Amino acid sequence: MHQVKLAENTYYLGYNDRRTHLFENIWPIPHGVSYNSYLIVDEKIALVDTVERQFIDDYLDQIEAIIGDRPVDYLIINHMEPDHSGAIKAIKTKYPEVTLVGNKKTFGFVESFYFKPENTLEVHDGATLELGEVKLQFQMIPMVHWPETMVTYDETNKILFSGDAFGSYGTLDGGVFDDEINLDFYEVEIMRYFTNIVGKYCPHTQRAIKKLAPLDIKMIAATHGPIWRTDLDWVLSRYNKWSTYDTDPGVIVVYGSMYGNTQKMAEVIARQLSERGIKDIRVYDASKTHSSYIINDIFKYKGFIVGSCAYNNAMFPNVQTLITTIEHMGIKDHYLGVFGNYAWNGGGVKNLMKFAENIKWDLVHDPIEEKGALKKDKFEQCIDLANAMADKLLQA
Ligand SMILES: Cc1cc2nc3c(=O)[nH]c(=O)nc-3n(C[C@H](O)[C@H](O)[C@H](O)COP(=O)(O)O)c2cc1C
Repeated sequence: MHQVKLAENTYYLGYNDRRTHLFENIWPIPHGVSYNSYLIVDEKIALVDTVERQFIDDYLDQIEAIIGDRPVDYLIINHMEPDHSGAIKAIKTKYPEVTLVGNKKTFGFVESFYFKPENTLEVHDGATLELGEVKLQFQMIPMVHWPETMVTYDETNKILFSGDAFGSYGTLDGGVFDDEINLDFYEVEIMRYFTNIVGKYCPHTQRAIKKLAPLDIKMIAATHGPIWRTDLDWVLSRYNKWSTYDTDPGVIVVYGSMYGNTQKMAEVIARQLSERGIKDIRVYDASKTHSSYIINDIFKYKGFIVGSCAYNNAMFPNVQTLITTIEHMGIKDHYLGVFGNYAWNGGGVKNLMKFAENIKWDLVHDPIEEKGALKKDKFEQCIDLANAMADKLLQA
Protein backbone atom coordinates (compact mmCIF):
# COMPACT_ATOMS: atom_id res chain seq x y z
CA MET A 1 0.00 0.00 0.00
CA HIS A 2 1.08 3.59 -0.55
CA GLN A 3 1.90 5.40 2.64
CA VAL A 4 0.25 8.80 2.47
CA LYS A 5 1.75 11.41 4.77
CA LEU A 6 0.38 14.69 6.07
CA ALA A 7 3.74 15.58 7.63
CA GLU A 8 7.05 13.84 8.14
CA ASN A 9 5.70 11.41 10.72
CA THR A 10 1.97 11.74 10.28
CA TYR A 11 0.16 9.18 8.17
CA TYR A 12 -3.25 9.01 6.57
CA LEU A 13 -4.93 5.69 7.34
CA GLY A 14 -8.25 5.85 5.57
CA TYR A 15 -10.70 3.48 3.94
CA ASN A 16 -13.22 3.87 1.14
CA ASP A 17 -16.68 2.43 1.58
CA ARG A 18 -18.36 1.88 -1.77
CA ARG A 19 -20.73 -0.80 -0.49
CA THR A 20 -22.93 0.99 2.00
CA HIS A 21 -26.04 2.44 0.38
CA LEU A 22 -27.26 4.54 3.27
CA PHE A 23 -25.07 6.51 5.67
CA GLU A 24 -26.43 6.14 9.21
CA ASN A 25 -28.86 3.79 7.43
CA ILE A 26 -30.80 6.89 6.34
CA TRP A 27 -28.87 9.05 3.88
CA PRO A 28 -28.07 7.83 0.35
CA ILE A 29 -24.38 7.79 -0.51
CA PRO A 30 -24.22 6.88 -4.21
CA HIS A 31 -20.60 8.05 -4.28
CA GLY A 32 -19.68 6.25 -1.06
CA VAL A 33 -17.81 7.67 1.90
CA SER A 34 -14.32 7.45 3.37
CA TYR A 35 -13.43 6.83 7.00
CA ASN A 36 -10.19 8.63 7.83
CA SER A 37 -7.91 7.79 10.71
CA TYR A 38 -4.45 9.28 11.30
CA LEU A 39 -1.26 7.92 12.82
CA ILE A 40 1.46 10.09 14.37
CA VAL A 41 4.78 8.35 14.87
CA ASP A 42 7.04 10.21 17.28
CA GLU A 43 8.83 9.25 20.51
CA LYS A 44 5.31 8.22 21.43
CA ILE A 45 2.85 6.90 18.88
CA ALA A 46 -0.69 8.21 18.67
CA LEU A 47 -3.69 7.25 16.60
CA VAL A 48 -6.30 9.91 15.96
CA ASP A 49 -9.70 8.24 15.69
CA THR A 50 -10.16 4.82 14.10
CA VAL A 51 -12.26 3.41 11.26
CA GLU A 52 -15.51 1.57 10.63
CA ARG A 53 -15.38 -1.99 11.83
CA GLN A 54 -15.50 -3.67 8.39
CA PHE A 55 -11.94 -2.39 7.80
CA ILE A 56 -10.40 -3.50 11.12
CA ASP A 57 -8.16 -6.31 9.84
CA ASP A 58 -6.44 -4.27 7.17
CA TYR A 59 -6.29 -1.25 9.46
CA LEU A 60 -4.33 -3.19 12.07
CA ASP A 61 -2.02 -4.53 9.34
CA GLN A 62 -1.37 -1.03 7.99
CA ILE A 63 -0.54 0.30 11.43
CA GLU A 64 1.90 -2.53 11.95
CA ALA A 65 3.43 -1.96 8.52
CA ILE A 66 4.31 1.57 9.66
CA ILE A 67 5.31 1.09 13.29
CA GLY A 68 6.54 -2.52 13.27
CA ASP A 69 6.59 -4.00 16.75
CA ARG A 70 6.37 -0.65 18.53
CA PRO A 71 3.12 -0.23 20.44
CA VAL A 72 0.46 2.45 19.92
CA ASP A 73 0.79 4.62 23.04
CA TYR A 74 -2.25 6.83 22.67
CA LEU A 75 -5.60 6.47 20.98
CA ILE A 76 -7.12 9.93 20.67
CA ILE A 77 -10.90 9.75 20.40
CA ASN A 78 -12.27 12.94 18.92
CA HIS A 79 -15.65 11.41 18.25
CA MET A 80 -17.33 8.23 19.45
CA GLU A 81 -19.74 7.56 16.60
CA PRO A 82 -19.19 3.94 15.59
CA ASP A 83 -17.92 4.73 12.09
CA HIS A 84 -14.86 6.19 13.84
CA SER A 85 -14.76 4.28 17.10
CA GLY A 86 -15.36 0.91 15.42
CA ALA A 87 -11.79 -0.28 15.87
CA ILE A 88 -11.27 0.86 19.48
CA LYS A 89 -11.73 -2.61 20.88
CA ALA A 90 -9.39 -4.11 18.28
CA ILE A 91 -6.72 -1.50 19.07
CA LYS A 92 -7.08 -2.15 22.78
CA THR A 93 -6.80 -5.89 22.20
CA LYS A 94 -3.68 -5.56 20.05
CA TYR A 95 -2.08 -2.82 22.15
CA PRO A 96 -3.33 -3.49 25.71
CA GLU A 97 -1.21 -0.72 27.25
CA VAL A 98 -2.71 1.95 24.99
CA THR A 99 -3.96 5.08 26.76
CA LEU A 100 -7.33 6.33 25.57
CA VAL A 101 -7.40 10.11 25.23
CA GLY A 102 -10.77 11.80 25.46
CA ASN A 103 -13.01 13.80 27.71
CA LYS A 104 -15.41 12.75 30.46
CA LYS A 105 -18.22 12.18 28.01
CA THR A 106 -15.99 10.18 25.65
CA PHE A 107 -15.24 7.57 28.27
CA GLY A 108 -18.91 7.20 29.14
CA PHE A 109 -19.56 6.31 25.51
CA VAL A 110 -16.59 3.90 25.43
CA GLU A 111 -18.13 2.07 28.35
CA SER A 112 -21.60 2.03 26.74
CA PHE A 113 -20.38 0.70 23.42
CA TYR A 114 -17.26 -1.35 24.11
CA PHE A 115 -15.71 -1.82 27.55
CA LYS A 116 -14.98 -0.04 30.82
CA PRO A 117 -11.91 2.03 29.97
CA GLU A 118 -9.01 1.89 32.39
CA ASN A 119 -5.90 3.54 30.89
CA THR A 120 -7.37 6.93 30.20
CA LEU A 121 -6.12 10.47 29.84
CA GLU A 122 -8.98 12.90 30.38
CA VAL A 123 -8.43 16.16 28.54
CA HIS A 124 -10.20 19.51 28.68
CA ASP A 125 -10.22 22.65 26.56
CA GLY A 126 -6.66 23.73 25.79
CA ALA A 127 -5.01 20.66 27.38
CA THR A 128 -1.85 19.52 25.62
CA LEU A 129 -0.04 16.24 25.07
CA GLU A 130 3.57 15.95 23.91
CA LEU A 131 4.48 12.96 21.78
CA GLY A 132 8.10 14.07 21.30
CA GLU A 133 8.47 16.69 18.61
CA VAL A 134 4.76 16.84 18.05
CA LYS A 135 2.70 18.70 20.59
CA LEU A 136 -1.05 18.19 20.50
CA GLN A 137 -3.71 20.48 21.85
CA PHE A 138 -7.36 19.60 22.46
CA GLN A 139 -10.45 21.74 22.00
CA MET A 140 -14.01 20.71 22.82
CA ILE A 141 -16.62 21.34 20.11
CA PRO A 142 -19.69 19.71 21.68
CA MET A 143 -22.58 18.74 19.36
CA VAL A 144 -20.60 18.95 16.15
CA HIS A 145 -22.15 16.54 16.19
CA TRP A 146 -22.23 14.48 19.38
CA PRO A 147 -21.89 15.71 22.99
CA GLU A 148 -18.34 14.40 23.41
CA THR A 149 -16.99 15.79 20.15
CA MET A 150 -13.58 17.43 20.34
CA VAL A 151 -10.80 18.27 17.90
CA THR A 152 -7.07 17.69 18.14
CA TYR A 153 -4.67 20.35 16.93
CA ASP A 154 -1.08 19.45 16.12
CA GLU A 155 0.73 22.64 17.17
CA THR A 156 3.98 21.49 15.58
CA ASN A 157 2.70 20.78 12.07
CA LYS A 158 -0.37 23.01 12.39
CA ILE A 159 -2.77 20.24 11.46
CA LEU A 160 -6.32 20.28 12.77
CA PHE A 161 -7.74 16.78 13.21
CA SER A 162 -11.30 17.94 13.05
CA GLY A 163 -13.41 14.81 13.45
CA ASP A 164 -16.66 15.03 11.50
CA ALA A 165 -16.40 18.82 11.17
CA PHE A 166 -15.42 19.74 7.60
CA GLY A 167 -16.09 16.17 6.51
CA SER A 168 -17.69 15.06 3.26
CA TYR A 169 -19.50 12.18 1.63
CA GLY A 170 -17.74 10.69 -1.37
CA THR A 171 -14.88 8.25 -1.43
CA LEU A 172 -11.31 9.38 -1.97
CA ASP A 173 -10.75 7.95 -5.42
CA GLY A 174 -6.99 8.10 -5.48
CA GLY A 175 -6.67 11.76 -4.50
CA VAL A 176 -6.56 12.37 -0.77
CA PHE A 177 -5.57 16.05 -0.50
CA ASP A 178 -7.69 18.90 -1.84
CA ASP A 179 -5.03 19.90 -4.38
CA GLU A 180 -5.00 16.37 -5.82
CA ILE A 181 -8.70 16.43 -6.64
CA ASN A 182 -11.08 18.30 -8.90
CA LEU A 183 -13.25 19.74 -6.14
CA ASP A 184 -16.30 20.04 -8.40
CA PHE A 185 -17.03 16.45 -7.39
CA TYR A 186 -17.11 17.37 -3.70
CA GLU A 187 -19.21 20.50 -4.17
CA VAL A 188 -22.36 18.41 -3.81
CA GLU A 189 -20.99 15.69 -1.56
CA ILE A 190 -19.66 18.02 1.12
CA MET A 191 -22.81 20.09 1.27
CA ARG A 192 -25.04 17.05 1.53
CA TYR A 193 -22.81 15.70 4.28
CA PHE A 194 -23.05 18.98 6.15
CA THR A 195 -26.79 19.45 5.69
CA ASN A 196 -27.73 15.84 6.42
CA ILE A 197 -25.39 15.14 9.30
CA VAL A 198 -24.28 18.39 10.91
CA GLY A 199 -27.15 20.62 9.75
CA LYS A 200 -29.10 20.26 12.99
CA TYR A 201 -26.17 21.78 14.85
CA CYS A 202 -25.57 25.01 12.96
CA PRO A 203 -25.28 27.19 16.09
CA HIS A 204 -22.77 24.72 17.55
CA THR A 205 -20.86 24.74 14.26
CA GLN A 206 -20.73 28.53 14.37
CA ARG A 207 -19.42 28.41 17.94
CA ALA A 208 -16.79 25.86 16.88
CA ILE A 209 -15.66 27.96 13.90
CA LYS A 210 -15.23 31.01 16.14
CA LYS A 211 -13.48 29.01 18.83
CA LEU A 212 -10.97 27.49 16.40
CA ALA A 213 -10.36 30.74 14.50
CA PRO A 214 -7.32 31.82 16.61
CA LEU A 215 -5.47 28.59 15.77
CA ASP A 216 -2.89 28.82 13.00
CA ILE A 217 -4.26 25.98 10.89
CA LYS A 218 -2.35 24.89 7.78
CA MET A 219 -4.20 21.63 7.24
CA ILE A 220 -7.62 20.23 8.11
CA ALA A 221 -7.83 16.48 8.42
CA ALA A 222 -11.42 15.37 8.92
CA THR A 223 -12.72 11.86 9.46
CA HIS A 224 -14.52 11.81 6.09
CA GLY A 225 -13.49 13.18 2.72
CA PRO A 226 -10.46 15.14 1.51
CA ILE A 227 -7.65 16.53 3.64
CA TRP A 228 -7.48 20.29 3.15
CA ARG A 229 -3.96 21.68 2.83
CA THR A 230 -4.10 24.16 -0.08
CA ASP A 231 -7.48 25.87 -0.24
CA LEU A 232 -8.74 25.73 3.34
CA ASP A 233 -11.03 28.63 2.63
CA TRP A 234 -12.93 26.48 0.12
CA VAL A 235 -14.30 24.38 2.94
CA LEU A 236 -14.28 26.99 5.73
CA SER A 237 -16.27 29.57 3.77
CA ARG A 238 -18.87 26.98 2.81
CA TYR A 239 -19.29 25.69 6.36
CA ASN A 240 -19.61 29.27 7.52
CA LYS A 241 -22.29 30.09 4.94
CA TRP A 242 -24.35 26.97 5.56
CA SER A 243 -24.19 27.15 9.34
CA THR A 244 -25.52 30.72 9.32
CA TYR A 245 -28.51 29.68 7.14
CA ASP A 246 -27.27 32.05 4.47
CA THR A 247 -29.44 31.12 1.48
CA ASP A 248 -29.90 32.28 -2.12
CA PRO A 249 -33.18 33.62 -3.55
CA GLY A 250 -34.47 30.36 -5.00
CA VAL A 251 -37.49 28.19 -4.22
CA ILE A 252 -38.06 24.51 -3.56
CA VAL A 253 -41.54 23.31 -4.44
CA VAL A 254 -42.14 19.85 -3.02
CA TYR A 255 -45.32 17.86 -3.18
CA GLY A 256 -46.92 14.53 -2.31
CA SER A 257 -49.46 13.44 -4.87
CA MET A 258 -51.10 10.16 -5.88
CA TYR A 259 -53.24 11.16 -8.85
CA GLY A 260 -51.63 14.36 -10.00
CA ASN A 261 -53.94 17.08 -8.64
CA THR A 262 -51.44 18.32 -6.05
CA GLN A 263 -48.67 17.99 -8.59
CA LYS A 264 -50.59 20.22 -11.00
CA MET A 265 -50.79 22.93 -8.35
CA ALA A 266 -47.03 22.62 -7.87
CA GLU A 267 -46.44 23.06 -11.61
CA VAL A 268 -48.59 26.21 -11.69
CA ILE A 269 -46.73 27.70 -8.74
CA ALA A 270 -43.34 26.85 -10.25
CA ARG A 271 -44.23 28.37 -13.63
CA GLN A 272 -45.43 31.58 -12.02
CA LEU A 273 -42.24 31.83 -9.97
CA SER A 274 -40.35 31.56 -13.22
CA GLU A 275 -42.51 34.24 -14.86
CA ARG A 276 -41.54 36.46 -11.96
CA GLY A 277 -37.86 35.97 -12.70
CA ILE A 278 -36.90 33.40 -10.09
CA LYS A 279 -34.21 31.29 -11.72
CA ASP A 280 -33.50 28.69 -9.07
CA ILE A 281 -36.68 26.67 -8.76
CA ARG A 282 -36.50 23.00 -7.82
CA VAL A 283 -39.68 20.96 -7.97
CA TYR A 284 -39.58 17.63 -6.14
CA ASP A 285 -41.97 14.73 -5.82
CA ALA A 286 -41.49 13.67 -2.20
CA SER A 287 -42.18 10.05 -3.13
CA LYS A 288 -39.27 9.96 -5.51
CA THR A 289 -36.56 12.27 -4.22
CA HIS A 290 -34.98 11.33 -0.92
CA SER A 291 -35.16 13.91 1.87
CA SER A 292 -31.37 14.06 1.82
CA TYR A 293 -31.42 16.02 -1.46
CA ILE A 294 -34.43 18.18 -0.57
CA ILE A 295 -32.96 19.11 2.83
CA ASN A 296 -29.78 20.02 1.00
CA ASP A 297 -31.64 22.43 -1.26
CA ILE A 298 -33.43 23.94 1.73
CA PHE A 299 -29.98 25.00 2.95
CA LYS A 300 -29.40 26.55 -0.49
CA TYR A 301 -32.64 28.42 -1.15
CA LYS A 302 -34.73 30.69 1.00
CA GLY A 303 -38.16 29.78 -0.39
CA PHE A 304 -39.95 26.55 0.48
CA ILE A 305 -43.42 25.73 -0.83
CA VAL A 306 -44.87 22.41 0.24
CA GLY A 307 -48.00 20.66 -0.95
CA SER A 308 -49.74 17.49 0.08
CA CYS A 309 -52.84 15.58 -0.81
CA ALA A 310 -54.95 14.35 2.08
CA TYR A 311 -54.20 10.80 3.10
CA ASN A 312 -56.19 9.09 5.85
CA ASN A 313 -56.80 12.36 7.69
CA ALA A 314 -53.12 13.19 7.53
CA MET A 315 -50.66 14.52 5.02
CA PHE A 316 -49.12 12.21 2.46
CA PRO A 317 -46.66 9.96 4.37
CA ASN A 318 -43.63 10.82 2.23
CA VAL A 319 -44.24 14.53 2.76
CA GLN A 320 -44.64 13.83 6.47
CA THR A 321 -41.21 12.17 6.55
CA LEU A 322 -39.63 15.22 4.99
CA ILE A 323 -41.50 17.64 7.23
CA THR A 324 -40.54 15.70 10.35
CA THR A 325 -36.90 15.80 9.30
CA ILE A 326 -37.02 19.55 8.69
CA GLU A 327 -38.66 20.16 12.07
CA HIS A 328 -36.19 17.87 13.78
CA MET A 329 -33.28 19.76 12.22
CA GLY A 330 -34.74 23.09 13.31
CA ILE A 331 -33.70 24.79 10.07
CA LYS A 332 -34.22 28.55 10.39
CA ASP A 333 -35.05 31.62 8.40
CA HIS A 334 -37.11 30.65 5.35
CA TYR A 335 -40.16 31.85 3.47
CA LEU A 336 -42.96 29.27 3.43
CA GLY A 337 -45.96 28.47 1.25
CA VAL A 338 -48.51 25.68 1.78
CA PHE A 339 -50.97 24.03 -0.60
CA GLY A 340 -52.77 20.73 -1.05
CA ASN A 341 -55.64 18.67 -2.36
CA TYR A 342 -58.40 16.57 -0.87
CA ALA A 343 -61.67 14.80 -1.64
CA TRP A 344 -63.71 14.74 1.56
CA ASN A 345 -62.58 16.21 4.92
CA GLY A 346 -58.97 17.07 4.12
CA GLY A 347 -55.90 16.28 6.23
CA GLY A 348 -52.92 17.40 4.14
CA VAL A 349 -53.06 21.17 4.45
CA LYS A 350 -54.41 21.01 8.02
CA ASN A 351 -51.33 19.12 9.12
CA LEU A 352 -48.95 21.17 7.01
CA MET A 353 -50.24 24.20 8.90
CA LYS A 354 -49.25 22.55 12.18
CA PHE A 355 -45.76 22.31 10.69
CA ALA A 356 -45.97 26.00 9.71
CA GLU A 357 -46.80 26.91 13.31
CA ASN A 358 -43.96 24.82 14.72
CA ILE A 359 -41.23 25.85 12.33
CA LYS A 360 -42.09 29.56 12.58
CA TRP A 361 -40.93 30.41 9.04
CA ASP A 362 -42.44 33.44 7.36
CA LEU A 363 -45.72 32.21 5.80
CA VAL A 364 -46.02 34.31 2.66
CA HIS A 365 -49.66 33.50 1.78
CA ASP A 366 -52.71 31.77 3.22
CA PRO A 367 -52.72 28.03 2.60
CA ILE A 368 -54.46 26.86 -0.57
CA GLU A 369 -56.53 23.69 -0.64
CA GLU A 370 -58.28 22.45 -3.77
CA LYS A 371 -60.90 19.72 -3.91
CA GLY A 372 -59.96 17.45 -6.82
CA ALA A 373 -59.17 19.01 -10.18
CA LEU A 374 -57.61 22.47 -10.13
CA LYS A 375 -60.28 25.08 -10.90
CA LYS A 376 -60.07 28.78 -11.71
CA ASP A 377 -60.24 30.30 -8.24
CA LYS A 378 -57.62 28.00 -6.73
CA PHE A 379 -55.49 28.39 -9.87
CA GLU A 380 -55.54 32.14 -9.21
CA GLN A 381 -54.59 31.53 -5.60
CA CYS A 382 -51.64 29.42 -6.69
CA ILE A 383 -50.54 32.36 -8.84
CA ASP A 384 -50.96 34.67 -5.83
CA LEU A 385 -48.92 32.35 -3.64
CA ALA A 386 -46.10 32.27 -6.21
CA ASN A 387 -46.26 36.06 -6.54
CA ALA A 388 -46.12 36.53 -2.78
CA MET A 389 -43.07 34.29 -2.61
CA ALA A 390 -41.41 36.08 -5.52
CA ASP A 391 -42.14 39.47 -3.92
CA LYS A 392 -40.40 38.41 -0.71
CA LEU A 393 -37.40 36.98 -2.52
CA LEU A 394 -36.98 39.88 -4.92
CA GLN A 395 -37.25 42.52 -2.24
CA ALA A 396 -34.71 40.79 0.01
C1 LIG B 1 -55.63 6.04 0.60
C2 LIG B 1 -56.29 7.36 0.44
C3 LIG B 1 -56.61 8.11 1.54
C4 LIG B 1 -57.25 9.34 1.41
N1 LIG B 1 -57.54 10.05 2.53
C5 LIG B 1 -58.23 11.20 2.42
C6 LIG B 1 -58.59 11.95 3.57
O1 LIG B 1 -58.32 11.58 4.69
N2 LIG B 1 -59.28 13.09 3.42
C7 LIG B 1 -59.63 13.55 2.17
O2 LIG B 1 -60.26 14.60 2.09
N3 LIG B 1 -59.28 12.90 1.06
C8 LIG B 1 -58.59 11.73 1.15
N4 LIG B 1 -58.22 11.03 0.04
C9 LIG B 1 -58.55 11.58 -1.28
C10 LIG B 1 -57.38 12.36 -1.88
O3 LIG B 1 -56.81 13.21 -0.97
C11 LIG B 1 -57.92 13.13 -3.07
O4 LIG B 1 -58.30 12.23 -4.08
C12 LIG B 1 -56.93 14.12 -3.65
O5 LIG B 1 -57.50 14.78 -4.74
C13 LIG B 1 -55.67 13.39 -4.15
O6 LIG B 1 -54.76 14.33 -4.59
P1 LIG B 1 -53.69 13.91 -5.70
O7 LIG B 1 -54.37 13.85 -7.03
O8 LIG B 1 -52.65 14.96 -5.65
O9 LIG B 1 -53.14 12.57 -5.31
C14 LIG B 1 -57.61 9.81 0.13
C15 LIG B 1 -57.27 9.06 -0.98
C16 LIG B 1 -56.64 7.84 -0.85
C17 LIG B 1 -56.31 7.04 -2.07
